[in-house]
Amino acid sequence: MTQIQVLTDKPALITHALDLIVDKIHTTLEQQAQFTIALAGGSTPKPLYEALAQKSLPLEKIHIFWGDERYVAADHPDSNQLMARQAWLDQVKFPTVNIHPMPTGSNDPSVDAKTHNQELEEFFGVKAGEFPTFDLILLGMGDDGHTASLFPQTEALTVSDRLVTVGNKDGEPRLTFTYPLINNARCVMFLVAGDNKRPALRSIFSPNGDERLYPAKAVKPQGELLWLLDKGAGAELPKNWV
Ligand SMILES: O=C1O[C@H](COP(=O)(O)O)[C@@H](O)[C@H](O)[C@H]1O
Repeated sequence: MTQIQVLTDKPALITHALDLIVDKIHTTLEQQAQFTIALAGGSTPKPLYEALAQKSLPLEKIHIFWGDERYVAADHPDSNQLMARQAWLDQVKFPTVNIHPMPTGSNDPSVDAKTHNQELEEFFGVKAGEFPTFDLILLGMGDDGHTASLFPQTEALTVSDRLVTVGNKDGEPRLTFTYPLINNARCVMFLVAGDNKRPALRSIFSPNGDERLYPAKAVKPQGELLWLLDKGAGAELPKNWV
């Protein structure tokens, strides 16, 4: 099931995402022992993480992952992990074992991708070649249509035999979830704000849009797909384009 919701502005988008996520955590935990969420990087989700830090949540039952990571040290200003830690995770009493960052310390991104692949398999108890199901994967979208670190016309878009691979942002390596892992999620929630995202969204929701040029278009999870947009991003989307 795909839903697109266009909110008045970015604060409204964040408030709506916050309500949905908190509700999802509580309803999921009525039926299972833990809630698994993969966080997005970029600028859009930061206020969401700050708002999550103000909520009283059953932290011991929530496991935190990242859908992509820049290939930098964990204390580097570009680190997605650092942003989420500063905005949310370090502000509350998350058990350390519930936080599962992508490793970036081996000097070889493909080694770190493999290590994290194995960590995910062990955590979810799946065999090599099987894809676990995240309860929620948060994603952003760049104005070039990339999502996670799946960039236009890069090799990472073709990887289907692993959970984590090496992405390529203008020649710089990043670590990223692969499409089959993202698409196996119970729910994928995009958070997209700003006028600069409009052209890419137009192609993504057009029947003729090319997935190699606009990687976010290939996100089609088995579960729910929610596109939360602010007016700047979503103003021109015709209702019949989904
Ligand atoms: O590079 C990244 O940016 C995208 C989109 O970010 P935004 O700043 O436009 O919100 C994000 O999805 C990705 O995780 C991040 O690494």
